[in-house]
Amino acid sequence: MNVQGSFFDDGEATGISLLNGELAYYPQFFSLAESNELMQILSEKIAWKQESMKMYGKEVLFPRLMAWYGDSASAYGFSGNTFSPQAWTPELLQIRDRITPVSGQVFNSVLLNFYRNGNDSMGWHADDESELGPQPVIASVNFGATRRFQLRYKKDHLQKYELPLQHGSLLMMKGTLQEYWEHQVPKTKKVSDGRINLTFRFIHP
Ligand SMILES: O=C(O)CCC(=O)C(=O)O
Ligand SMILES: [Fe+2]
Repeated sequence: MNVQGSFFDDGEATGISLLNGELAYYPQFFSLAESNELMQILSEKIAWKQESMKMYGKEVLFPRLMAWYGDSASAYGFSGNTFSPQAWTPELLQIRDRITPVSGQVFNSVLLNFYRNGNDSMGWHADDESELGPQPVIASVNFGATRRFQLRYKKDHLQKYELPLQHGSLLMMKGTLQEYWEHQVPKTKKVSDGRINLTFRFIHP
């Protein structure tokens, strides 16, 4: 078993210690009222786009909507695309400033994903791009439908861990997690509502 147990649980957060990786989960980081309002504002105000990537010589649409915001110095490559960030909105700065004190880290950008329903998804990957530096701290904020967040150990896919990311939650990924683990958000027939995920990152300029 890969999970070495919760290394802390202070009522607000649970620390999850995996083999060569660390997570901290705050299920109700944002109040319900705040979460409802942010879900609404972000779904309307963010410049959502369905991006595509080249796969086997063909353009394939990502199965979700995406957007990229941040400091102008944080251009970023992902799956063969380069994203130039849009300027921070007041709501994104509000969320960033709430999570900064618990992150021990400043963030200069945020990648947003809009899963329109259970048919939208994100496949296995690690956020291990060189621009993020070694042992990046990534803060993942969730609004809307609860979706399953699955992890698997890169060298042994039978080692797995999973948690449901709920409305108003914060998940911190840190340590060597991106080096040793991949994560995904699988499709599901059980969810028809939308979900917005924001991953705050520090891109080394
Ligand atoms: O939607 C999620 O919970 C995961 C998002 C993610 O892994 C990413 O943006 O790199
Ligand atoms: Fe990721």
